[in-house]
Amino acid sequence: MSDQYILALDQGTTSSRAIVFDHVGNIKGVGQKEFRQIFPKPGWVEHDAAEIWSTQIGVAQEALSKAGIRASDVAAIGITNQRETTVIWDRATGKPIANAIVWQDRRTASYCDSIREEYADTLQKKTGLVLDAYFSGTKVKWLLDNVEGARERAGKGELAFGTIDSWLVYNLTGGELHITDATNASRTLLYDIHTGDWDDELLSILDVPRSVLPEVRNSSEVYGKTAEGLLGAQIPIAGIGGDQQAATFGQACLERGMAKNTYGTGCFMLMNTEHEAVPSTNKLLTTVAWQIGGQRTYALEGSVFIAGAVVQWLRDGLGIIRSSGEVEALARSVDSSDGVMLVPAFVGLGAPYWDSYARGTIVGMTRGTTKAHIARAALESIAFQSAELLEAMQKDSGAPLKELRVDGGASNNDLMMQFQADLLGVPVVRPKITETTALGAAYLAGLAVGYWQSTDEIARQWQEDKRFEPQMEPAERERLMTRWKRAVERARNWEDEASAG
Ligand SMILES: Nc1ncnc2c1ncn2[C@@H]1O[C@H](COP(=O)(O)OP(=O)(O)O)[C@@H](O)[C@H]1O
Ligand SMILES: O=P(O)(O)OC[C@H](O)CO
Repeated sequence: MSDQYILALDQGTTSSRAIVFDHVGNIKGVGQKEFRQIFPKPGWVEHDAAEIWSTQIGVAQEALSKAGIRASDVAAIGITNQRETTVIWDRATGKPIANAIVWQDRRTASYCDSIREEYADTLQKKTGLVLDAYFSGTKVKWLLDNVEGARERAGKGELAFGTIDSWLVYNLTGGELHITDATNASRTLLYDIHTGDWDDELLSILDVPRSVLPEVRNSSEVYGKTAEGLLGAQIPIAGIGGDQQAATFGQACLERGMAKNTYGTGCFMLMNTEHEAVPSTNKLLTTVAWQIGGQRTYALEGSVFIAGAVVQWLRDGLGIIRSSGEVEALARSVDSSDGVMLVPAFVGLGAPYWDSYARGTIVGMTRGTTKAHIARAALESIAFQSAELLEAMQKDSGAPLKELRVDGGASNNDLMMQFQADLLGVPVVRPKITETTALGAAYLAGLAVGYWQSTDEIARQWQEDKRFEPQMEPAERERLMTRWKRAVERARNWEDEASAG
């Protein structure tokens, strides 16, 4: 097997990527292409599903050619994807009936408000999720209600719904398979994470017909093969996982209490709770981490919507840096943020607030405030938001964290990682391979075809690159967290409902 490779398809929010991995988890070739972000109205975010497919298959070919290998050298394909983003397509033609509605899209926020009192508890008990426009269910309903003739056609069985994993598998197999895996299903508000199946009560609350749903499968199994003529050989498709769950697997957080935080556009912290779906009393999500051999492993998740994106805002919105990498030097040019706090609630706040109506704010400025203080406050805001996730997580799980494994583009910022360790009072550890999302998908696929034998083998491949030890006094940590929470209060509930929903 050692002369063979695994191909991971990593379909993210802003780009489609493909990575070829070898047996020891080294990267042999990468293809990446950005695609269009469509903003038809304030608060709406769409993708062209056809473009997602064309860029994804294009980068898969590019990764193979960069690695200098042929499709017949690939033992299996693993798929990982931006989660919750919703596509509905025509089963006869394979064409989407509308643009995909992206996870960040807020168009169903007021609908969520309208059913919150009656149904939020039931939805949370069964799905582990908070009722929010973030998840797929209300997006499916919106498409069925707003695309002409869609509900009627769905009733006749003519339409298929899928998250991006389903859409890719459908296209990779030439329209043969309409499936998803348990991690992606667990982000829809339609799937009972305890029984492991779509649920009639949930379907009826959100008015979604069963006829549009994909079959839910394990995260690691051979589902089928790529269609003839697509890549040059028919490759088994053998792993599917939502990107944050795949990163948890790729970080080898395989035991109860192990956690990772991914610092990309947003921040997503997941803690493995093994086979217990731990309910949150602190507004976190309970979600499926992976399902292997019919057995579900669960995680507690905290989702922050704006993390690395605040650095993009410093670059594109304020113009005070030219590239994301410059932020560290600018922030280091001052000793502290000098009391300035920036709350990047640009699209509301996710966990633990779930406030669609919060908006960004900067407080504590004086005549002495410079762009360096703002840059430092922006970086610190990423760490403060993550610290709040960890606070909630430790309350829910009842277990103190031993270390936090980190990855994602913004985790390369040493200044921020040290501040993160200081605020958490827990060591922050960065692995050698930070492409953990794609690696996790590769592991899921490789396990299914015997390329890797066991999760123990995977855990042994994880290697530490850098460790940040907490250095801050607990009293100072306490003081800073209290000030942060005061700043958050000033950002909350700012936009009025009519213009936000
Ligand atoms: N040195 C850095 N310090 C802070 N943020 C950074 C740095 N380098 C990149 N970023 C941020 O990381 C994000 C990109 O990370 P990535 O993991 O590729 O995100 P995604 O998968 O969500 O597109 C961008 O938002 C960028 O602003
Ligand atoms: O595409 P990413 O990496 O920003 O991840 C998006 C998440 O899956 C949304 O839940």
